[in-house]
Amino acid sequence: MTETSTPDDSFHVFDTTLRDGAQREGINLTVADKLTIARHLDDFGVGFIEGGWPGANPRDTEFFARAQQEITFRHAQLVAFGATRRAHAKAADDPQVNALLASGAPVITLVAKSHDRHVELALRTTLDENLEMVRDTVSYLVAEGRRVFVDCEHFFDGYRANPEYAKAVVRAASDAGADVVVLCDTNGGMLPAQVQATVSTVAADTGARLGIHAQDDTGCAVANTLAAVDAGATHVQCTANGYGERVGNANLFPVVAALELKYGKQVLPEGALREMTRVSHAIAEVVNLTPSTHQPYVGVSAFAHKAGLHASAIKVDPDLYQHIDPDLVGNRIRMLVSDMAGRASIELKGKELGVDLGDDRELVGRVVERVKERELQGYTYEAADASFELLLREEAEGRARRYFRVESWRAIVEDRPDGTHANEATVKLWAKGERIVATAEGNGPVNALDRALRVGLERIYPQLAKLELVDYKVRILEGKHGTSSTTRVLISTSDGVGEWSTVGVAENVIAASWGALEDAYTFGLLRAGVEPVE
Ligand SMILES: CC(=O)SCCNC(=O)CCNC(=O)[C@H](O)C(C)(C)COP(=O)(O)OP(=O)(O)OC[C@H]1O[C@@H](n2cnc3c(N)ncnc32)[C@H](O)[C@@H]1OP(=O)(O)O
Ligand SMILES: CC(=O)C(=O)O
Repeated sequence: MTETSTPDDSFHVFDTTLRDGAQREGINLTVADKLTIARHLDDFGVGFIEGGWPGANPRDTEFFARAQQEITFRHAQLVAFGATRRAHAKAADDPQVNALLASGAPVITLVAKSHDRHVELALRTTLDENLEMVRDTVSYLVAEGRRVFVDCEHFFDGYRANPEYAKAVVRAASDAGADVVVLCDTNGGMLPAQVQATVSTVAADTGARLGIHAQDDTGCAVANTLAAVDAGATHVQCTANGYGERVGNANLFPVVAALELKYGKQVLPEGALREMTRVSHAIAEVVNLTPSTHQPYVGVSAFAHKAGLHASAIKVDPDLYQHIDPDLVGNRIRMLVSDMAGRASIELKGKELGVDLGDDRELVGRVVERVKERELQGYTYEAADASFELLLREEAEGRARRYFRVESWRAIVEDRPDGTHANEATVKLWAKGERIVATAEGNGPVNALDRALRVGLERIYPQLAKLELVDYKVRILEGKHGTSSTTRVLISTSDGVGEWSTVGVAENVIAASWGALEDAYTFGLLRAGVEPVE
């Protein structure tokens, strides 16, 4: 990533993936995972990385020790998260507050109650004592040389119930030396207009520097974050891919993209935005969640076009159906081919695949018709690019790519009385003028067929040794107009460098799998640059 300038302190991009993001059900990060994510976030250029709650568990305590030893942060400052001191104690004597200092983090975020009901019911103390807890903890940490941000938990609900008290908490934090007071929509129930009005009033009435932390329970966390910025907030708390407690937090990626591309505000180092898609997917890998295909800006479908009408306009100018150039966020345009495709979709897809269709309208029309016919039978080409490319080349080149010809195949499933099974397949093929008969066993009939195909062909095409089936999906499609149901199989294959998907459709699952396998191997040989011989 190029590094020419880093945004100044006047606007903060604050990431809490390692603290609030880790509160999402299903995420369980090791210290090593946290360190990896911290490196990605620092490279991406966020200003603050909230690493967890030191003292709350050994993992977070170890993370702070190791992060400071092992990572040379180029852009971000490390932030430790914790609560204000216990009621009727001294911050200086509170072990949890001192654990924040011991973490060595230069910045500390303190969560403070700002809703009167929470003070009385959850903290079981008085409103005045809560204000004292805020003042005492902030001033103690500031006197110890730390920069302090205060997260006012349940601020918006608290402001509705008792605006004067909610504002008193903001003033207490700010007057005690907090640099930013962050208004939190902890229950995530707010809507953008409410957030904007509240942030405006609180900014005017308190004069404090304000931030926003929005949970996504109404699906408005990103909109609420931007509404707060519109109202004067200069600190946004977000998480990568929107991970977080319950349904999640404001998603870092659409927030920074909006700030840079729609507001014209530089909040990341120069060039960082172009790394956004990669960073989003890399973090998804570390937390072991499949990246959401439909995530704004960074999802694989964010710039995927399916409708024929869209494609025909995109052919003239991609801007006609895209709100930004996908390159700006490191994503790319993709044309999808399906029964909603028209000529333009096929022409653009041909270009994307490097297949020259010239200006042959008849050829393009034939491809459109074949796609529509095959999709009616149950094929799906938007999920099987490799099968589509084989179909396209067959039409464009006037003959099917053939590396082998199938005489017959057979799969046997044997169930034995002792409960054991055996699966065996035999394939009879022709390749380079030679008749091949190969038999193999497998852990299922499709696996046996796959092995038999390899056993038969690998001697002739050693390139097949590198291929591996990495995904296999079956779907039963309902019969139409009185016909019986059909089966669709999608197979993903890898050669260690790239991956491709193929589709097969038939009345039974083994025949559908065979169709997808034939395309998978044929495409693998095409990719390897092998000349067709049959
Ligand atoms: C809105 C948010 O997401 S804030 C982040 C929340 N994150 C987490 O809770 C994850 C880490 N938490 C933990 O590991 C534990 O809850 C700990 C270590 C912090 C505390 O554990 P315990 O001491 O066993 O307390 P427990 O979790 O049962 O309850 C929290 C205590 O903190 C108190 N508390 C809650 N908020 C605050 C606050 N802002 N200031 C001071 N005390 C607070 C509660 O009143 C309760 O006190 P009690 O023990 O006297 O009843
Ligand atoms: C601080 C925080 O995570 C919240 O209020 O939601």
